Amino acid sequence: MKYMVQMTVNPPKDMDPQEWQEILRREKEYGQAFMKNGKFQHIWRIVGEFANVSIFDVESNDELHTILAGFPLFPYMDMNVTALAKHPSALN
Ligand SMILES: O=C(O)CC1=CCC(=O)O1
Repeated sequence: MKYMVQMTVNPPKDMDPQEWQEILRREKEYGQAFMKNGKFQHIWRIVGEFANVSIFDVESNDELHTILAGFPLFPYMDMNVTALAKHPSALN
């Protein structure tokens, strides 16, 4: 099952900058583990925003929720999830 997820990051105003950098480091490591196993297929920066559009390929709503909730930035992001279906004009 494929999903498009838009994530918008809302950095806390009062966090120690080093702590924030450590969260960003862990975010990258966590996300790349799911990129390597094929569940996190694309991530694109939205130009001009601290936000991304991502494509996930997972088994269920529950699996997607578990992955999203595990992002270190989860407490600092707004997420919008859209389920995707095959388009009849798609070549593959
Ligand atoms: O868009 C960002 O920088 C936040 C983010 C979510 C998943 C990821 O890898 O980065």
